[in-house]
Amino acid sequence: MSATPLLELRGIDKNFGPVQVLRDVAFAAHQGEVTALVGDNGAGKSTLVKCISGIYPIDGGDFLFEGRPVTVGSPRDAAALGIEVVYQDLALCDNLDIVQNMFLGREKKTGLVLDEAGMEQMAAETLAGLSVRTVKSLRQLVASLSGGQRQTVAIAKAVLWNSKLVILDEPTAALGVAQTAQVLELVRRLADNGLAVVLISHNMNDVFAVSDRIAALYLGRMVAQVKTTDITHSQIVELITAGRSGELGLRTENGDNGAGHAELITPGAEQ
Ligand SMILES: Nc1ncnc2c1ncn2[C@@H]1O[C@H](COP(=O)(O)OP(=O)(O)OP(=O)(O)O)[C@@H](O)[C@H]1O
Repeated sequence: MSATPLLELRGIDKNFGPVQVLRDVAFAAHQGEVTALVGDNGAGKSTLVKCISGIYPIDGGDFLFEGRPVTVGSPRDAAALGIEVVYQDLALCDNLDIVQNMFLGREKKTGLVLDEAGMEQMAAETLAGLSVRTVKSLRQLVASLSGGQRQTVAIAKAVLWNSKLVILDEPTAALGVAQTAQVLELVRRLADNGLAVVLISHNMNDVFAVSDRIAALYLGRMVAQVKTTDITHSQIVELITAGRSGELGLRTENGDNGAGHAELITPGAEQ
């Protein structure tokens, strides 16, 4: 793991009019790691992701990418840095095949003509690189795929574009047991291939199965960002539901792993 986080946010504030939705949020995501972003409904996970992906401008704080301060003012800026988000509703087109979906809006052309063979080859290489073998034909319509296969295609689409940071919004929410396992394996493989992965999930089994670190938001504040091995299931549930852990034996990582003050845990931090 490199010492400098790929993404580091410090002191992020986000307001919607008078409503303060994110307050002084620190967050870090490292290459080669899965960082789970957890929090109750309304804690601010989606808002934070929309700030990272350039949909919402931040009102304050620092946004560092590869150790450098950057301004992300639009989804285009985020994409140029290599940030991709895979949303739960997937935004795949049922009436298009896998290759068409993966290249939708960014089609490869030779002159004015679509480079179908080139796109098919790139799609095949991307899926092979992710060890995806469950898809029979790349020319299959997305409508005919299972939920797990759709997730796989959506994730492969995100990594096709030299992405460095992939944010997955509840990728297993609509899946059964076997498909969930497949998608979690794929999430792990993305990180093992060197990407920084942020996994938003309400499912603590998934979080503990696949993440290296857990970042917990509570009412717009980041109340913890710790190594998964340093926290228990019940501690994380307490952080999510009460913003603090009753068992204060949590080992903080503050500053000891190069992540600076993004690695904080402030049980009961109320101002
Ligand atoms: N555009 C907006 N205008 C005003 N308030 C908003 C807006 N978007 C979100 N909020 C508020 O910000 C808070 C955080 O919402 P957000 O959707 O980020 O939470 P979340 O953690 O993603 O929740 P969930 O798990 O339910 O998706 C909520 O109180 C929500 O009502």
